Amino acid sequence: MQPKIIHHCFTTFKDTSPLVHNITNDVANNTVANVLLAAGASPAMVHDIKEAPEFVTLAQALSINIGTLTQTTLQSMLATAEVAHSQNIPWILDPVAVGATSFRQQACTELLKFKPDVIRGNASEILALAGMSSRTKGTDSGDSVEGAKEAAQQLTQYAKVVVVTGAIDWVTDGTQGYAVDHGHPMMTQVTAIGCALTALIGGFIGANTSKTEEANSDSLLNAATTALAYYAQAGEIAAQQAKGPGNFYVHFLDALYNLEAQTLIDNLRVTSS
Ligand SMILES: Nc1ncnc2c1ncn2[C@@H]1O[C@H](COP(=O)(O)OP(=O)(O)OP(=O)(O)O)[C@@H](O)[C@H]1O
Ligand SMILES: Cc1ncsc1CCO
Ligand SMILES: [Mg+2]
Repeated sequence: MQPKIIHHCFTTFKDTSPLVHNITNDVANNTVANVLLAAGASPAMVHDIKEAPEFVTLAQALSINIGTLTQTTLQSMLATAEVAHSQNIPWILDPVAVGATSFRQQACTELLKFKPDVIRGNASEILALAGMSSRTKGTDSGDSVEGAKEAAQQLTQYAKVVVVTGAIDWVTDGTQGYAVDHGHPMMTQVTAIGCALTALIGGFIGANTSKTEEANSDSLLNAATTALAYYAQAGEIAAQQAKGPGNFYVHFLDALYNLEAQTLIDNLRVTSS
């Protein structure tokens, strides 16, 4: 992917400051909101079925995360995803721990009917969502990104773009693929860093696609790749300064806030693969 495309997606995101509607999990709510704010977007956590399907029409993107799924929030997720799908509001699904229980698996099957634009999960989640065997450890991954590539490709029958995160992130639309070689293992030591990435990708696809027509896979791929590079570069910067997970989190928010387009481009490690 050409650096100028990444530069364009990044500046469009910053200029747009998209409103991202999140129906995320109880653990992640605060982190997701702080990450979106630090990056320059606007977060809203609106969960109840009485208002979420109405609220989503105000947002540039919807992020749904099943981390602490309940029967009640599932109904709200389905109703809200249906509106997003019918009104061309791009939406992203984070299938947290989908391999752990049949409730999560069935919930994802129902959510996939409303065609998420992007699915983002760790390697175990992507494998499980595709119906392949995985070594999921609750919400943590026990599998490699490389081993989940075929699963990601299969999932492009449900979503235009699929993102697998891990040591080297991989993003595909089923034909093209990009590896994003940034990040730091410390990112796995703070809960909900993956959930917040999902919401940030939501912001990037919301800012970089048109609301008047269905998002095309090139725009989604470019936007998702840019979000991945930005996020994981911020992780690298934060890890250089941090002594452990506690102040890593603080440095991470600061790095997201301060990282500039030119720094992102100068340090870019994104390859076609
Ligand atoms: N070993 C690693 N080295 C470098 N970066 C990593 C590593 N593992 C994960 N990351 C980065 O951490 C971020 C979150 O990805 P991860 O796969 O850990 O999400 P997750 O398992 O869904 O997290 P959570 O469920 O806790 O929110 C991504 O930006 C990814 O690039
Ligand atoms: C720890 C945890 N449990 C359910 S969701 C969540 C946040 C990371 O996905
Ligand atoms: Mg996760």
